[in-house]
Amino acid sequence: MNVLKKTVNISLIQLAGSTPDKFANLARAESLIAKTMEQYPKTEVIVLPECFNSPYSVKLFRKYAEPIVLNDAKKAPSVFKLSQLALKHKILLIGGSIPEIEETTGKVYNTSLVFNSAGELVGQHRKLHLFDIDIPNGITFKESVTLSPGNKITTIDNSEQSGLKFGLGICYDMRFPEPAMYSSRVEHANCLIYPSAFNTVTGPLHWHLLAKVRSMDNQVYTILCSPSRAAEGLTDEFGDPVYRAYGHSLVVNPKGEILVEAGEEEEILNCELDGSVIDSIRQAIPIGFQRRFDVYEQVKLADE
Ligand SMILES: NC(=O)CC(=O)C(=O)O
Repeated sequence: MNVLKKTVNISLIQLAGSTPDKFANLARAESLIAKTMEQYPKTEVIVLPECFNSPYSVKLFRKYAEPIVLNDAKKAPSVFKLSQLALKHKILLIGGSIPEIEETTGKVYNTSLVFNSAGELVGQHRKLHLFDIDIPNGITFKESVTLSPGNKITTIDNSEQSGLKFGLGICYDMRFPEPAMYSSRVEHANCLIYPSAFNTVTGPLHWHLLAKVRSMDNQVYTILCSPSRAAEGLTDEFGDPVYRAYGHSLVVNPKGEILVEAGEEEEILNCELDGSVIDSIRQAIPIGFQRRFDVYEQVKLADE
């Protein structure tokens, strides 16, 4: 079933990598959203990148974290700002992600918040799969040093307003086909959206492949929104190298074709998602009806 019965105009903002000043990062997002609406006034949906308000650093997530409380600019300035901006511009705002602190437990999450055109929080996703990798001579990153994982698959239904029903994941989540398939095939999402921040090692290896394969497997749109690439050689307050995001935000259609793609600098992308493309590819290559769960329903991919 495809609930996308019209076209949706969507913009992705490949924001400059976050500075140590949270309020400057929020102001930057605000001004780029205003610029997007000037340049592309038909925009109905805007997507921001992963950790757009904070440096992407395990040593810093807790310092930048805020609770998810509404209408409290002091306690939760990013939450407040995202809600205001969605309302002001009358858009569905997929607010990248921010470090979240759960006040009752003290746990920190990497969380994406979604606000509708009335400024209401209509969904949130805590990064389900933490980015813990160790590539010799490449990159070592262990989000689990500071972050706790979420524990649910998120599908958000905004089909009444924008036409979008989308599976929401954050960055490393895109490497796992199961939640994408659940959102697309069980919950009938027409789009998969991943605020992300791959890097200069894993980006060239897997970024485009993953976007295409998620689209192809599920015959839906896939949207990856990254920060722009930080300059080489920058260090943070601990003297650690600043994380260098890959950039290359993009939109892939349900056939697996890239519709728009950014470079490495700060950039705004805009395109239309067309529901009829989902119908036509599903008719032409009907894998949705050809699955052999009778043969492979028992298959469980064991963890190594
Ligand atoms: N930053 C991430 O969560 C994921 C990533 O960079 C990768 O999977 O590669």
